[in-house]
Amino acid sequence: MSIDTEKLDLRRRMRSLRLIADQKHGPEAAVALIPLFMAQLDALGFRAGSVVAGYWPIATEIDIRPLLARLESRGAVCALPVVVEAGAALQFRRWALIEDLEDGPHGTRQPMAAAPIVRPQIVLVPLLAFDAEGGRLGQGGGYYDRTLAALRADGPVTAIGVGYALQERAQLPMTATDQRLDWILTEDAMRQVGP
Ligand SMILES: Nc1nc2c(c(=O)[nH]1)N(C=O)[C@@H](CNc1ccc(C(=O)N[C@@H](CCC(=O)O)C(=O)O)cc1)CN2
Ligand SMILES: Nc1ncnc2c1ncn2[C@@H]1O[C@H](COP(=O)(O)OP(=O)(O)OP(=O)(O)O)[C@@H](O)[C@H]1O
Repeated sequence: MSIDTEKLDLRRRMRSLRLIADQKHGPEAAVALIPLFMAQLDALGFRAGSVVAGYWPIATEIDIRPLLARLESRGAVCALPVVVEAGAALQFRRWALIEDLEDGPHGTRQPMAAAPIVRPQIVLVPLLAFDAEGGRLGQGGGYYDRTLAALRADGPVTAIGVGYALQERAQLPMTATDQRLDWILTEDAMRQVGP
């Protein structure tokens, strides 16, 4: 099987698996993320004014909005990704949780065009699957790979993959452009990962 076919097949199976976790304990898992993340604020170098990029969950992605709300109350500047064009890196625009959003592609919601562009120090990355070495399988657009590559070329950034514990795989197929995650956050634990 080619690596692309392998990823395609794994995406399909991971979508069904993620649905099970989401239906079983989606809301509890969303809340469980909060203390696990807050315990690592110092290790992450977080301070009031730090820019944290989240995502607006689509389909059965784990819901990080309760975590973003807590971080905002601690002084974080929150941001959400904006798809500029297919094949390009994502942009991040500032988003206070009380502010309106507009529809983006693939069922995403994104900050209004007037919201300022910001550079996040911490990026919460959505995923279909992850492994213990920071490998990640996303939706297949390559958006986060291009985005993390661009951010890393420009200075320090911490990429935290967020998902349900059952989204962990033994070893994901990786290609040259795949960007690794620095941390993994699930409803069970938050841990540093790497090759
Ligand atoms: N919540 C969220 N926001 C995000 C992403 C993401 O993965 N999740 N993206 C990451 O790149 C970017 C948007 N790109 C995307 C590219 C493809 C699909 C996609 O194929 N979605 C499926 C339905 C989702 C599912 O069933 O899991 C589809 O449209 O068929 C989604 C988003 C930026 N914002
Ligand atoms: N830095 C990059 N520059 C150019 N193309 C890239 C880069 N990173 C990834 N790509 C391309 O994007 C496509 C999709 O990559 P991949 O299958 O790894 O997506 P993904 O990480 O699962 O998706 P996403 O990040 O959007 O959730 C591939 O064809 C890959 O070659």
